[in-house]
Amino acid sequence: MIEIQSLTKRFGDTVVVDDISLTVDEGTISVFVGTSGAGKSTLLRMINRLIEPTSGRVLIDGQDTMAIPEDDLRHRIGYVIQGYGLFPHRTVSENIATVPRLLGWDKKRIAARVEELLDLFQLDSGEFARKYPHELSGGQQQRVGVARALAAKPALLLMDEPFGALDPVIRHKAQDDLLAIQRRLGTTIMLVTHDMDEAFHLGDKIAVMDQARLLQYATPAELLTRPAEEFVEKLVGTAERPFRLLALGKVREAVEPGAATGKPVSASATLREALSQLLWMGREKLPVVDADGTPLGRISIGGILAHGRQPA
Ligand SMILES: Nc1ncnc2c1ncn2[C@@H]1O[C@H](COP(=O)(O)OP(=O)(O)OP(=O)(O)O)[C@@H](O)[C@H]1O
Repeated sequence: MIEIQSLTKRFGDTVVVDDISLTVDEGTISVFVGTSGAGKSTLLRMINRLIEPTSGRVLIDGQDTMAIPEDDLRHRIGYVIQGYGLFPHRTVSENIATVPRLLGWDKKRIAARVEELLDLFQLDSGEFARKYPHELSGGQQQRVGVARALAAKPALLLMDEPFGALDPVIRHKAQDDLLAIQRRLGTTIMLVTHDMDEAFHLGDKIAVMDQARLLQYATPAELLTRPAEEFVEKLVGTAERPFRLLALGKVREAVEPGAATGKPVSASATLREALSQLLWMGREKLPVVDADGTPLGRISIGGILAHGRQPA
């Protein structure tokens, strides 16, 4: 668990991060959004002490980060930035092995970990292990950057605009891959983005910042249905609200008894995906199946729309 307590940063007379407190639960993703210059990157960099706080504390699993030597702290916290910061004269393997090597792991353990990560990130070892960063596509570099940050099994992964340089299609795939890997490894992640779709897609919780202050820190659904301030409502996108709510809900939550004909919808699909399928196919209802193809009932346009309304 990460506890941020009254964290403040001033540069001269300017307050860049103003008395921010929040807790990130273990194994969850917290996403930081807000206007440019709101202080998101500064907040993130105070966690691994790339920037020293003016006041306040950060506790990692109960331990004050000021009590941890800086090197140890950076080994315990993975850091991924836009542009990935890969070492250009080191191969993919050597890049991924950076922190385990600094930690003095033996060669066999490092090699096994590099293999494991290449596999996890779907980078064929024979093809990629000995390549240099400039020989990789942007998406591949991004994966190596995240693999490197995860190499020593960090207690926390900080990500500052990690997908900012990727085109929309690869970006979506990279987000899905990160989610799958995060769920599998149980990594705790704090991620900064400008992209609200990304925030809603990835965040267990979303922190909204404006002018150095934290306006709201809540689940995506709470942010939509109970925005703390007008700024939050605007940032979330008033016109997008019902669709974002539907994207958070799953088909299994809206299954109705009865049969329907047509191409079945998976119970694990989002309500937004199901609505899209119904509209596109010109159907009022479609059958729902679980992962094994077992019929569970049906889903209807009316049933889905009820989930996109403002709660009473
Ligand atoms: N070393 C510094 N000295 C003075 N001011 C700084 C310094 N670093 C950052 N700032 C200022 O602090 C404010 C917050 O910057 P920060 O990069 O944390 O914001 P951000 O929310 O991450 O912005 P963006 O979304 O544009 O990346 C900005 O106004 C920036 O100019």
